[in-house]
Amino acid sequence: MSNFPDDSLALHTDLYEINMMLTYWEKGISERQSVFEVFFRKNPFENGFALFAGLERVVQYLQNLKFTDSDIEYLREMEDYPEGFLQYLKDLKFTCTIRSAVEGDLVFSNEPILQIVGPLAQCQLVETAILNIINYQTLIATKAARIKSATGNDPLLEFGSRRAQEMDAAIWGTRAAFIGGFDATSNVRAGKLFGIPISGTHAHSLIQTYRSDYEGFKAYAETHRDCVFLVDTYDTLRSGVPNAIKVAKEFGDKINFQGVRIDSGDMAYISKRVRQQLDDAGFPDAKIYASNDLDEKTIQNLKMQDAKIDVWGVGTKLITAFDQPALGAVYKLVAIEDEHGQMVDTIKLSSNAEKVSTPGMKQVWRITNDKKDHKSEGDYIAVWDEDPTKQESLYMFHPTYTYINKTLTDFTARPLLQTIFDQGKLVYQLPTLDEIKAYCRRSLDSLWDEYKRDLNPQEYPVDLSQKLWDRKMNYIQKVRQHVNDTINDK
Ligand SMILES: Nc1ncnc2c1ncn2[C@@H]1O[C@H](COP(=O)(O)OP(=O)(O)OP(=O)(O)O)[C@@H](O)[C@H]1O
Ligand SMILES: O=P(O)(O)OC[C@H]1O[C@H](OP(=O)(O)OP(=O)(O)O)[C@H](O)[C@@H]1O
Ligand SMILES: O=C(O)c1cccnc1
Repeated sequence: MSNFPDDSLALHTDLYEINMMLTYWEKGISERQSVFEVFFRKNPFENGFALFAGLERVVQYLQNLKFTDSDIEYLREMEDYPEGFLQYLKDLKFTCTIRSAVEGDLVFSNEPILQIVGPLAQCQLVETAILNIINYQTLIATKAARIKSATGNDPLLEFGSRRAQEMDAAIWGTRAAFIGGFDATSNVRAGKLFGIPISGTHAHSLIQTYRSDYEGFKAYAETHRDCVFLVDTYDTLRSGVPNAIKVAKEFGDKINFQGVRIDSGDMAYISKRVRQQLDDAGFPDAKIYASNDLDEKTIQNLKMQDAKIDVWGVGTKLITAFDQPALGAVYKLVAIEDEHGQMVDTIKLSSNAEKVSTPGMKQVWRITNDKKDHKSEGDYIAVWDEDPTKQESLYMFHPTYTYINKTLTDFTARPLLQTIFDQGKLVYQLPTLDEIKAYCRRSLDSLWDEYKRDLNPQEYPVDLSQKLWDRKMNYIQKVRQHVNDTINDK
């Protein structure tokens, strides 16, 4: 470690952000109003939706955003920045407006999920940290929801800390997993910090220490009331389970024999045999816990094989988002104040139609059909000042295949982006984690099953309002024309 104290997160950013801040500062445009939006281009895991998480940490980060003396000292040593600029950084106060989806909400590809409005230099500074937080936590919450959809009402335990990409990932990943549907965690610090229920059995090392299933279980039973014995250290069916039963019988009411955990082998076959042994011994209520590189696919498969597993422990595949390690959310400038003080839209063109950004400041409206069980009909991205709640009917059409369209009359439109900070002031009351989890369950209930199935889900409509669509098309034309004119001029 260097001699600098780790006393702020202001430098938790990419150098190019500060380099751009210098350019804006030198050119006198650092305070120009700008609008950036966060979105991702593809739902993760081929899922039909993503679950938004990370806002609480974004709030923590922004509330404490300040360059400390050591930050300035470090920059002075490393970079050739003018003293005036360093002083500007030192005096910087966060004054942006943040609007965001709330944690536990469903979000979809190609719609703004967080928006930041404020002085250009500040918006630029916070890009990296905001993406860092939202990308990871949203990914893990979504993975957790997929795993939860496989386990149904069975208890689901988070076991991932030892395999997570470092400590922050273990802690915040656990929180995201809890939002997405996990019931408890093995990480005691996550329990302490967030109030997540904690849960734990024991490891193979306990049995190895005593070099005997029986002695290991007995020692554990002598020192704990609640007992789940790990039975696969030597031989699950011939030693582990028989010795667990023996100890459970010897200790009787002195312990609460909750069950056994299996962690290897063919878990369908073994769990059925273990169930039989426990039932035959008079322990029909003892539960069978399973762990070992589980994910939604193995769990579904084990259920198809009628495995007798009651409680699922999931680590590596959850906490590392094993099958898709990055969400790929991006942060794009969509509007900026010009030299006359007018806000103008900006766009990023691409030869790939899907990568062309949608210009201008927007709101996302979640449309529910009041006639059809109040389920979500789709998301309607509109120009910021449009208000679909004032419309009698709503025309929704696919932004690329415009012939796919529908008109709704009995609908409710709810704005997805809520104001979190208003010009630097926190105006959003952070909900408790239990409230977020409950909200997440309600959000999932509002989605048709066709969008929720984990294999080949239907594409949820994310449409543009006519006004926004026209604006985007006109703007693309204008930019193309401008590029052509510039080339022809040469
Ligand atoms: N019946 C089953 N159907 C589908 N997958 C299973 C079944 N039983 C176990 N698995 C999964 O198969 C994977 C590998 O298990 P495998 O038996 O090859 O290794 P293991 O039991 O971990 O071996 P080890 O004894 O080295 O720990 C794990 O992800 C496990 O969850
Ligand atoms: O498989 P995961 O989904 O990642 O779940 C966590 C794993 O961590 C433990 O194994 P580990 O080998 O680390 O410890 P042990 O010695 O107790 O088996 C546990 O037994 C699980 O297998
Ligand atoms: O409590 C457990 O059984 C546990 C905890 C962490 C990792 N694997 C298992």
